[in-house]
Amino acid sequence: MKIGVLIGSITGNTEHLGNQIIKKLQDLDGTLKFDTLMINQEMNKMNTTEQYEYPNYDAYVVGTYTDFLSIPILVRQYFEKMPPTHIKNKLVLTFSTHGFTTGHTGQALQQLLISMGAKPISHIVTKYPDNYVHLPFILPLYLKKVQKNSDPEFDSKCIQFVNTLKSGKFPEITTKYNSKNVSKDVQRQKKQVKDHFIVQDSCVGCGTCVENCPSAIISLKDGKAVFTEQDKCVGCYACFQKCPVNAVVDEKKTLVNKLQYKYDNSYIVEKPKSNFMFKAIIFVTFMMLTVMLLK
Ligand SMILES: Cc1cc2nc3c(=O)[nH]c(=O)nc-3n(C[C@H](O)[C@H](O)[C@H](O)COP(=O)(O)O)c2cc1C
Repeated sequence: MKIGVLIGSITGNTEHLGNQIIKKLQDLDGTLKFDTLMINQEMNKMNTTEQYEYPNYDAYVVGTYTDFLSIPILVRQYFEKMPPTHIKNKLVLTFSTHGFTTGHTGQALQQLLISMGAKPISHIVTKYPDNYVHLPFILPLYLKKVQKNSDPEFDSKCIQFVNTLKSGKFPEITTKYNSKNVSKDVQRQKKQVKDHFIVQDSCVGCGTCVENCPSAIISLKDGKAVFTEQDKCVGCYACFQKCPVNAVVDEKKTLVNKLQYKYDNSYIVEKPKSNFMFKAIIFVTFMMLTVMLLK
């Protein structure tokens, strides 16, 4: 059987979890074949060719990172544009990663898939390093938590997926798509990304941000990156995270973190541009920790 794996991942955490799931499913049933598609890159391609070229998959594994307590706009857009026939009546195993707290990411992802007639069963959720908020003082404590926080039902959820797929008997799903929740999520997320990004003079015109922007709203002009339609920005931070010379900056958020998890429990951390707000928050965090330790 052929399984389509669709992953929304910017810094690699969700891709890492997706690979763990594929490995487990392959161990459980060696006959399963997997194709992995990265949603962000597919979106970028689609903006020029506008198509979903899919083989007829028997089932899907779908994963996303958490964006302001829900599924990111780019993942939502991807499924909203997808022809429903691709996924209708197909069994889906969903998963997500988050840094601090997941909010209702799993629920929102499953509701979206159900609205397309898909049959999501279980949802695997795991804490990873937060690529949005930079908390240097508590990073060592946080790391311990990340290690402990893998889904305790990881194995059983994978087994359930394989057994259900083999049996061909998919569960009846009744959860309704809550459009009120969706519009609240989108409003909150849009507010956070409006006109945030600028390209500094240090840009070397390598085109990495152009290649990685899921909305295809960055182009090269006179050897430098320029944002063409910032109102179409989905706030994924791929431009910021992937820029090799840190030329793309978020003007409004200074807590944004350039942090990569290397999967061997070590990190590459780049400190964001420091300013007064940032220092004030670090100071307050530090004071709170000191008070807690002294208690
Ligand atoms: C714009 C943005 C918003 C985020 N919002 C949340 C959030 O609400 N809750 C949370 O726990 N993590 C949040 N995160 C952190 C990511 O979900 C988390 O680090 C995730 O593992 C990143 O996955 P990736 O490496 O696959 O991109 C946010 C990250 C970004 C870029």
